Amino acid sequence: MRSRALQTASRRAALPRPSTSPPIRLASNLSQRPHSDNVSFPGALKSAFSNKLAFQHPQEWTALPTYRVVDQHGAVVDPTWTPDIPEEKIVKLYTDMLYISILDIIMFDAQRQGRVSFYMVSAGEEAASVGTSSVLEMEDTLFCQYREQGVFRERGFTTKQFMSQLFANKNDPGKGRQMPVHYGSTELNIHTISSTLGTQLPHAAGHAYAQKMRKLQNPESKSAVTAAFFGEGAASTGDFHAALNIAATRSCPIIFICRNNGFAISTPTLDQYRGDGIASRGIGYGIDTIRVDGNDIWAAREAVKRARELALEDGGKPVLIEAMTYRVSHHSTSDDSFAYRARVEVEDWKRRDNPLTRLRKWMEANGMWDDVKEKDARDVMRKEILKGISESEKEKRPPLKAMFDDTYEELTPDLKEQMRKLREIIEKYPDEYDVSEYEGGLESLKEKK
Ligand SMILES: Cc1ncc(C[n+]2csc(CCOP(=O)(O)OP(=O)(O)O)c2C)c(N)n1
Ligand SMILES: [K+]
Repeated sequence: MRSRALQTASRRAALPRPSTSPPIRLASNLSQRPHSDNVSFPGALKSAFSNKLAFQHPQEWTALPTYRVVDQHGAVVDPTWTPDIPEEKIVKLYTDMLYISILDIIMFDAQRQGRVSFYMVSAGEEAASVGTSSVLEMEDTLFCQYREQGVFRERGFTTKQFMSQLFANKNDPGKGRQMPVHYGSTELNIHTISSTLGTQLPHAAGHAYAQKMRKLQNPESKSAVTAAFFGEGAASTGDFHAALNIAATRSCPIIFICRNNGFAISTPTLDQYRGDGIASRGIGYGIDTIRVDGNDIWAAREAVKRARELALEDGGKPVLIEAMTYRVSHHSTSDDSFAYRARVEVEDWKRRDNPLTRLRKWMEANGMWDDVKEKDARDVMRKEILKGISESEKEKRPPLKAMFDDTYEELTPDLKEQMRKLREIIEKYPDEYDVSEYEGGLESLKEKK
């Protein structure tokens, strides 16, 4: 073994030797040097010195452009673009968008009828979810917020799966422990939705970091990215900033997809942030960024396709997409948005620009769709959804015991005690609790010896 002194000496020898002392320059000589010399402060290596006292005023900067392929009338505005998929796949995208818009209308009414406790529609934002999802691979892991039913549908979530979660029956993989619309799917590689805004973003960044490390360990494995969806309101959480920064500094293969729909419940964007939207945040963190027209499914697809390539370049890097759209719906079934915005504004958006109408107009112009096809598709989906509701409502609820499961491998003494108390209460007030609704009735709460 070499001595420590020897090691230090050889390391020193490997360092570049300082050149001979530079000639002393006169002050006059220095002032003639161009002031564009880069600074050498470690925190800003690309900055040039300037002798001008000039603050940057972001409001004077030109806003980032919004990329689109097809305008609100369904006319192609990018002459270099041609569709990259055959007709049947285009029809599938359109019918996925149509499906969630019908699902939303029916489920909103079902909540009003007292059949489900809560619902959130995604009206006006169908292209931002279906379009982005359609160019991601099944190996890519997705983290959603709660308005991306289009992502679930596009990846193959079935009517039965939607309904089992919404009605919290025994087929719900979450075993009825979440609010309605908080879907998740192991087969579809989509993490379960969390109500707490922004928490999916650091999870997603961490997941992308793990993907990167796994790829380093096993270079032959298939490359995959993480995609994280969120609203511009969620972008005000600390978690958003933590996620962008860690993804940027660790160079993680992740696509951040923001649906900027103008409102976070009752908070309009003007009160949500200053500066140029969420896209400018991406740039601030040194992340490749684009703003797209979220009502244009083709723009959403092109942007995510390219983003996926970028995210996998050089071993991984983050990308941010801000999809501009408008929340046509109320925030949820617990909200009346006409308390904070004019009805006429919403009606105007519906008439002026809608992602479904946009794609439909384009398809009609290309001979792929007509009124008859529209009516038939609507009828079939409506029937399928109504059938799904009535079947799911009849199913039993998950076992009562499920509420204690899956946190600890074995129930802790305090959980056992809670379970015993629950059983006691139900036995004491049998008229108040109909346990026959639950798989296994009261039996599931009895401790196995
Ligand atoms: C940490 C946290 N703060 C506040 C809320 C309450 N909340 C639920 S949804 C929402 C608005 C979120 O808006 P945005 O992220 O833009 O998504 P959108 O609803 O417009 O799709 C708020 C404030 C929450 N769920 N979690
Ligand atoms: K929003």
